[in-house]
Amino acid sequence: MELKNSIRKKILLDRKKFSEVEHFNSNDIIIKNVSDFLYSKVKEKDNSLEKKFKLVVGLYWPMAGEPDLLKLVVDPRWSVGIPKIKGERMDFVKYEVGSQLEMNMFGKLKQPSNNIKLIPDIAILPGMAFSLFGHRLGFGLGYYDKYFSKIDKKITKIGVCFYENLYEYLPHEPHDIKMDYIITDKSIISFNSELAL
Ligand SMILES: Nc1nc2c(c(=O)[nH]1)N(C=O)[C@@H](CNc1ccc(C(=O)N[C@@H](CCC(=O)O)C(=O)O)cc1)CN2
Ligand SMILES: Nc1ncnc2c1ncn2[C@@H]1O[C@H](COP(=O)(O)OP(=O)(O)OP(=O)(O)O)[C@@H](O)[C@H]1O
Repeated sequence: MELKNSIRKKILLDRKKFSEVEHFNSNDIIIKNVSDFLYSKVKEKDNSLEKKFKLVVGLYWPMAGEPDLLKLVVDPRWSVGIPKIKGERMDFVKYEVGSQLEMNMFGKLKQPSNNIKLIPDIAILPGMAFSLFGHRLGFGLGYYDKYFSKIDKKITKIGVCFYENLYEYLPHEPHDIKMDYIITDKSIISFNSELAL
């Protein structure tokens, strides 16, 4: 736990070294990589029996230093859910361009005001860092870990980060959920051969 905290501090300092321009370009590449991935999943779904249901994609409202994927909200091929936290609980709730937003209880991050819960088929997770073993280091409150541990449905989990936040190894604990894919501006890693493209 202490080791995780010292890595979090180092990452927050390192993040300041990258210029906005560098991140702007990398951000566009991450959007392209994620949307190509989602399109391939939509095609798979169109060929399956579940096609009458629209794919639900879990995105997130970006915080400083995280890739901004909000451009992906506007697409007729999927519906979008965004995390909403209330106390210790997190759910994904419906988000469309123009949906009303409110500040979360920490006063730093926006979340939709509505309470229309959606359970994603594919969840895109931000992280301070990810490892080549599929582990994610978050802000340390465990919201995503707790969410996935209480949901029965198989949700494909895609970690996204800038390439410089990809580590060979990160400390992890038994409760840490593992990613199925990690997408950066320079790499796409698949951890589950059954799900591979
Ligand atoms: N963009 C984004 N949305 C996300 C997450 C995330 O990591 N990134 N989360 C991933 O779990 C959940 C929310 N986690 C959050 C974690 C910290 C703070 C925050 O404002 N922290 C304060 C200190 C809070 C405290 O410990 O008292 C801060 O950073 O100053 C907000 C939301 C769901 N939504
Ligand atoms: N499934 C779970 N049930 C109960 N507690 C959990 C669960 N998963 C994580 N926690 C608790 O949440 C706390 C934070 O966990 P961790 O350090 O892994 O956070 P994180 O995944 O980096 O954060 P976040 O998901 O908020 O970005 C820990 O104290 C951990 O015990």
